[in-house]
Amino acid sequence: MSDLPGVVVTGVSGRMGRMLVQEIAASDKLRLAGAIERAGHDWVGRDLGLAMGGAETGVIVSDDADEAFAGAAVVIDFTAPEATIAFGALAAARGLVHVIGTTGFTDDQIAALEAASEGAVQIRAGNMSLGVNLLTVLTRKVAEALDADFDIEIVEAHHNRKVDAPSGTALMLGEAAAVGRGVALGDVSDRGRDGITGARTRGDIGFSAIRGGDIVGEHDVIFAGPGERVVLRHVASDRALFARGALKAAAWGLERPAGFYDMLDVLGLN
Ligand SMILES: NC(=O)C1=CN([C@@H]2O[C@H](COP(=O)(O)OP(=O)(O)OC[C@H]3O[C@@H](n4cnc5c(N)ncnc54)[C@H](OP(=O)(O)O)[C@@H]3O)[C@@H](O)[C@H]2O)C=CC1
Ligand SMILES: O=C(O)C1=N[C@H](C(=O)O)C[C@H](O)C1
Repeated sequence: MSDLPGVVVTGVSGRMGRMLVQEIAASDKLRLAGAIERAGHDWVGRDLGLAMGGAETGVIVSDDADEAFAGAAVVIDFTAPEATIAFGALAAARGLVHVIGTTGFTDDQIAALEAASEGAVQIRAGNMSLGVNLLTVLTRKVAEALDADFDIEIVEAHHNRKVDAPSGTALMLGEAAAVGRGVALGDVSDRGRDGITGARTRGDIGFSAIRGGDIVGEHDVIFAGPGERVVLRHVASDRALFARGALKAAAWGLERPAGFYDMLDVLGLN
């Protein structure tokens, strides 16, 4: 076994879980130390490589996160909010690096994660790609430069299996726009119009979500003003992008003290 820092991948059979396994196998900085699925999943107890339809890896898929975390330095977690809260507490108890890609948290769940970040190096972002994180910086700057004569609308598109809306990325972009405007997103957010909605409220930040097919992830930030429009766009065409970002965050986190970080910290964009 190599002496590289060990990573546990949670939700390993998921779209991102599988991507992460492939990217870790190709990494010269990290090694796969464990793979977690929920109790009752038919991969539990099987060799991960064989379960994925490839060669044996020697890593057996487990439903015991605490036991798997005992042999690791890093947890990479793209699962679901309730699962991530539970993994966050376990990661904090063991002082691990917890890279969180999961989206769709409530405010209370975010508060629980923030509490857990006192014991872990917690790196959380609704999008792990360089391009989207750069887009948040550009969005903040454009929102700073344009006044409320420019209506801000965020339009996102994802595959038909996605369960949360607006996407974590859309919320990151909305937050960046609100910071640029000097307002609280919660005060100006307009999520979901239907029926006789009345005219748009000046200063609102609107969100729209498209779900269809196998769209990996697309985000537009539209600044619609009198006689002109500025559109900032990011298109992800390969999920491996997010997995590579998560591995970068993991390696970066190994050198940091416990606390909360985001991808702007990892990428040096803060
Ligand atoms: N930050 C980023 O860059 C990105 C974030 N994401 C986010 O990552 C999350 C996962 O996305 P995706 O991979 O497409 O989703 P999937 O549904 O394909 O995968 C989620 C996996 O987590 C598993 N899981 C859920 N609950 C538990 C649990 N309690 N214990 C163990 N495993 C569990 C699921 O198992 P089961 O099927 O049995 O429920 C499934 O295998 C979403 O929130 C998505 O928005 C996605 C891409 C990029
Ligand atoms: O669920 C997805 O697929 C994605 N989720 C993230 C989000 O909610 O923004 C990131 C990416 O867009 C893909």
